[in-house]
Amino acid sequence: MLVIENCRLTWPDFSADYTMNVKSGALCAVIGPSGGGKTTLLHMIAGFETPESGTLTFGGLDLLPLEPAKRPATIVFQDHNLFPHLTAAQNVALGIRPSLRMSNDEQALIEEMLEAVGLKGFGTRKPGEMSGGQRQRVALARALVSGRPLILLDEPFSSLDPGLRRDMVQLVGELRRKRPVTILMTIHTPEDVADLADQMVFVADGRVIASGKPSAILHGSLAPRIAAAVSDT
Ligand SMILES: Nc1ncnc2c1ncn2[C@@H]1O[C@H](COP(=O)(O)OP(=O)(O)OP(=O)(O)O)[C@@H](O)[C@H]1O
Repeated sequence: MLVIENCRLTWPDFSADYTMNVKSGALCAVIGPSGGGKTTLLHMIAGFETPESGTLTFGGLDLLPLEPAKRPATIVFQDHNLFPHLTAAQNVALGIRPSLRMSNDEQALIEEMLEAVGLKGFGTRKPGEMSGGQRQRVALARALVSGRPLILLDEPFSSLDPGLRRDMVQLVGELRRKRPVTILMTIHTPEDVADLADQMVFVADGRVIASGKPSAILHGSLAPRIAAAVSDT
């Protein structure tokens, strides 16, 4: 279980105070208005922002004293952060072996992961030779290969066209059935994840306003606010 209790962050123009839980193995969609604090929440879990108070644990492990590299979490950014001079396979390999000196087993794992995201045979391509959707798949494969049990996806598919975006969301759903991972994913199109996510949280003004089953969140009393937030983004 990921447990976040009263984690406070304060800047001159924005303050946040997050409290929420996510069950281990769940896919949790994070929605809310632009500037409401979704990315900040993921950055705090990953360790790029440090709350001034509160508690943050995953599987009982206190994450707050740990630097990002030591946390059981990996984050995929919207711009997916691939190295342009490395091949797809090498970019994935960075998820396990930053030196890129890999054992045969590790190389086989990378091939397996590229295949799992639908990129069999693309391992030798560089990011510049791939489409936006393919680059997103490489970033996803790198996150999965890391073996870290908590995966944070920060609007990973928002630059993709609607069809491809839904395909990628489905892919996330399939991949998590193969690996026991907990996923938090910020998304501007909640309808894409309504059938797939186990949990949805609505974040606005730096607070988790509501958390529950996607159908309850999307069709409950917050529906007008969510519709306004989504049309605003
Ligand atoms: N390091 C920081 N210093 C000062 N303010 C910050 C910092 N990080 C985030 N903020 C502020 O926190 C607020 C929330 O930003 P955040 O990126 O979390 O929103 P968001 O919900 O992800 O928005 P969007 O959907 O547009 O990406 C913004 O007003 C932003 O300026």
